[in-house]
Amino acid sequence: MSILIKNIQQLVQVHEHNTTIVKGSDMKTLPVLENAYLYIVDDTIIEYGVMEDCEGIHAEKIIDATGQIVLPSWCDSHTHLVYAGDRTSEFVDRINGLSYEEISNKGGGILNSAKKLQETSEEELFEQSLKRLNELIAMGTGAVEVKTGYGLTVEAELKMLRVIKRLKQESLATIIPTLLAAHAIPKDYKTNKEAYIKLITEELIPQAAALNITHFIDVFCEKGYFDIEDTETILKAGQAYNLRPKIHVNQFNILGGIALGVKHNALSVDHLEELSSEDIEALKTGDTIPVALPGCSYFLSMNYTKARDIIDAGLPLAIATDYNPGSSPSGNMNFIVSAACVKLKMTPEEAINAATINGAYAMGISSMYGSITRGKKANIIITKPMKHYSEIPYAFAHDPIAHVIINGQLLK
Ligand SMILES: N=CN[C@@H](CCC(=O)O)C(=O)O
Ligand SMILES: [Zn+2]
Repeated sequence: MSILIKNIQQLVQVHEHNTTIVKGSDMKTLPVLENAYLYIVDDTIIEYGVMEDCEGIHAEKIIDATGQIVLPSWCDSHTHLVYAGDRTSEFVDRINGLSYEEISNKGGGILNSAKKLQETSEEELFEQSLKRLNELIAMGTGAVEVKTGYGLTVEAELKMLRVIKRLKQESLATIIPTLLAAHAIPKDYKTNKEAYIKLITEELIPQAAALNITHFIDVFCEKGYFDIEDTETILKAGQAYNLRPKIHVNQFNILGGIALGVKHNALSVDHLEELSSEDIEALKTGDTIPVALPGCSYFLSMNYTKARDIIDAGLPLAIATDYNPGSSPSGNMNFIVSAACVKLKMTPEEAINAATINGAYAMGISSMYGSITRGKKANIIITKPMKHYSEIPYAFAHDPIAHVIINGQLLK
């Protein structure tokens, strides 16, 4: 199947060469072609250019994008979209004054989701998750990372991995699975955290690796969850099975997780609502990308990641939804791009770079996704009529998406 999109008002994030990450002041640049065309064959971007050069290109489907913007689909590098039920009662508890920590200390939080997930059948979990995934795709997301971490037993974590595998098989979206068994200490191990860590390192990681579904290992490195030593033990066990770290750090407290992540060549360190100058220095020494999650800061009314300090230090930054039932029950990347501008003080160019090419980097797929480049996968957003891409973050909470193409197929 070939598709020609013509008369595009602005074709955004066009890279002649295969750029895989954008850092520091370069994030202010978003390459754009005005009055352009884009030509797709099967699942691949074949050609693009200005309309004057479009003559002679024939396609089975022609889309006239007059007055519309075309850009690569969002790359959401941090989600927990496989979960059971919801946590609306905790939402109300927080409105009434309880903190995230207090809710979690009384058995709510991640343990609440783990109980629900353990009691939910694999089929039902798949159906609930597929519905969420399809909603994300309609909102412009074409590639998405999905974590385990609401199983917290060997059996339930493997169930989550199998659900993620099935999503990968049955959806056109690109799915990157991550093993996050170290998301919380299960109730039965409350007074024996070491035994749970042993279960993860000696039983779960080998069994998960044997399924060959995930290439990444995550840990929630935080007070009351997994400390630096625990995190290092789990990362090392994962690395022995070729699982690369992608970790939750600095959400509430600075424990040294960023330096640890860089030391272990983590692909990304995510959250960073708290951030020190030492953390910035540590990031400068490696290839680990920091990932900000402004939806979580919004929902929990917490600090926002100091994006300016990160970018102005010459570092790259990605933004992601952190879609999960407790701290960020929205997978809308359009909102995240807007929140990055309004709350993280990122320009629209920086925010779109962070949500496309850098999001792809944070999933290890930026050689094939995240920009309009010949040979890359055809994951494309066509917006509703607008004059400039800045209107995407400007008109916050509006739906800017008219059509999405995933893997070369027009889905909306
Ligand atoms: N902080 C750890 N994990 C999730 C929240 C999980 C939950 O509350 O269910 C996060 O990234 O925000
Ligand atoms: Zn998370």
